[in-house]
Amino acid sequence: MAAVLRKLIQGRLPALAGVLCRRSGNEGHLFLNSSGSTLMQPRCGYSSPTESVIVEMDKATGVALLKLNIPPVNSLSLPLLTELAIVLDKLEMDKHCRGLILTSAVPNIFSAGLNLFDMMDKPNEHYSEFWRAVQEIWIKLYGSSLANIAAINGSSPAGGCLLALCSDYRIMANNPHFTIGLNETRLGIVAPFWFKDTLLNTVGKRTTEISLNLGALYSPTEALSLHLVDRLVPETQLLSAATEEMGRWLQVPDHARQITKSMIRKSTLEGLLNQREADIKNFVEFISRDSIQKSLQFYAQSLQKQKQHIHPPSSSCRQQISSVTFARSPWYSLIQRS
Ligand SMILES: CCCCC/C=C\C/C=C\C/C=C/C(=O)SCCNC(=O)CCNC(=O)[C@H](O)C(C)(C)COP(=O)(O)OP(=O)(O)OC[C@H]1O[C@@H](n2cnc3c(N)ncnc32)[C@H](O)[C@@H]1OP(=O)(O)O
Repeated sequence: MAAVLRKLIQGRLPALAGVLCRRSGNEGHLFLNSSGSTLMQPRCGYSSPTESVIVEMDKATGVALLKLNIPPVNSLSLPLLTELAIVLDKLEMDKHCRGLILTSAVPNIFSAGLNLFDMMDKPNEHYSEFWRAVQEIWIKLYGSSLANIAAINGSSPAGGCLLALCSDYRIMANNPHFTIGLNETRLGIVAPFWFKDTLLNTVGKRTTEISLNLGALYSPTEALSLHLVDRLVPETQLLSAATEEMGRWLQVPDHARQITKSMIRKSTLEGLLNQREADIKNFVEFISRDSIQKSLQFYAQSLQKQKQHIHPPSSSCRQQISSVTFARSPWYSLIQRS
């Protein structure tokens, strides 16, 4: 079974694997730049603001801390997804790496989900390439043989929530301004079946039904009560809590944990692996519809308008507006009763 998981992971993006550069003079740190070309050029002792995926490897424990670093909101664009795929391949192939903690280097935001602009006003070839990259990340993360903990240090809508759902364990910073959930229907789009399956496997059918249909975004406390996340801690303790939790996962022999994980996730992974091309075709057909494009444009504009109503828009104020607009959900009480 572990071999099945490994096979799922390896052999994808083979041309890109192995091009990571290790920062000399700062052992155990991998830095990637959002422009593909710089990937090939090892650089020494740098830390430029454009690095979009930062990996800090603790060689003593074999735990990699991976930080998404694309301000302002860590939206999952095609370049970011491509880089992330390379990093994940590299970590999977590193025999010293046993665990992965996924977090964000951007204050208050884990990830805003898929980059809206990769799904708007583009040729079908772009949609197709973009969707393949989204699939790739899900396959790598959900099928990872590493112990994987999400340290959710900010809002995490839609694709951001999906990233967190791929982990084995989710710890969220207990800040009432943060929200998490699959809110796709609020944008006028539909969470694909494998987003749905990932949520379903985590929170069960009834919560999935209500959450997806209504596009609900939850506060950390709500998310905990629905088992969308496993634990809440004060923001300042998030990384130490994730590291401590990782210790618990790494006490289990890798092969036993990997085979168990594979048993539980294999059929869900195969659901997509067996029909990737059809899923891409569906996505392209759906996203390129005029009505869907209009919905996305309207939504993207509404994000802008929220800001225009507030002068000046301090970041804490903007955070509150987003939370109030998307998170305070009357349907939460429905779930509580169910
Ligand atoms: C039947 C067959 C079905 C087949 C399947 C078909 C379709 C499914 C397709 C896709 C699934 C989609 C998954 C997704 O992930 S869609 C993305 C959903 N994301 C969101 O809804 C989040 C939107 N953003 C926010 O709510 C807020 O930005 C925030 C994350 C809470 C942060 O709030 P804050 O106040 O701190 O920041 P701003 O809102 O001011 O944003 C700053 C800046 O970033 C831009 N931005 C925000 N989110 C995105 C994004 N997802 N993509 C691109 N850009 C984003 C925002 O517009 C601002 O830009 P500006 O230029 O004004 O600075």
